[in-house]
Amino acid sequence: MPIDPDFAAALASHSIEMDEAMAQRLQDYVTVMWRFNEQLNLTRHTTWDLFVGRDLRDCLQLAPLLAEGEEVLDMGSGNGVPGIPLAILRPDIEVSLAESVAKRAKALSEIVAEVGIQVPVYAARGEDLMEDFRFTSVVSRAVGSIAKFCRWIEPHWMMVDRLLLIKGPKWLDERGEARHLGSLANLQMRKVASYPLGDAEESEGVILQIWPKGSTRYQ
Ligand SMILES: C[S@@+](CC[C@H](N)C(=O)[O-])C[C@H]1O[C@@H](n2cnc3c(N)ncnc32)[C@H](O)[C@@H]1O
Repeated sequence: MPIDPDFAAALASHSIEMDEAMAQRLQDYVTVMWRFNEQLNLTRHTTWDLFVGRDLRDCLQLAPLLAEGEEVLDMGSGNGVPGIPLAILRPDIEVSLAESVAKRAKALSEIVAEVGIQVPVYAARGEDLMEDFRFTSVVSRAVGSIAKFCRWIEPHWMMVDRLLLIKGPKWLDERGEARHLGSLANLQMRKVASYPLGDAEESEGVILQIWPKGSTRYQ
């Protein structure tokens, strides 16, 4: 299918330039995902402008933070964001998806099969996968607070190099809560991306990197 003119217009209005083959794959993903969305509650972003301006925007911020060859887990993938666009934008990394709700995981498996990308999908809680699999980066959006992630990953830091969490402006409150609870006591946290969300409040989106204190891998 040729590139949908509304998708092309949304890319242009957000000043995003992209290889046509990549845009085609993204379009295939969104088209199939929207089809599943009619039966399952996967996304409220059902226009090209919302997909580009919210979902793709976050994935484009995340993509350059990953090094070649990384093994990445998208924890709480839901509709596939950020994992599926990330796998399309960065074919040089290995992305897996974890989704704890079985019917959503099944839909994700069918979506990646139809799009034709090699992305394993696990119908499991992300933290349970860390019993058996090692990941260089665990990425996530809209799944849990900073404190919650710290609690989930706490027993598994031997299997995870870092967390990259995509957050909206509430991240400051979440950081306050995590500090209050002592969740960050043995961890380091740094804002590795910040970008305007383009809303009336002129709020900022961020990507937070969290990794164990004492690890020299990141600074
Ligand atoms: C609000 S959706 C977010 C979907 C997508 N990441 C996004 O940004 O649009 C959260 C999803 O995470 C799943 N989830 C929550 N906790 C999880 C966990 N510990 N491991 C795997 N999936 C989880 C839920 O079932 C749900 O589908």
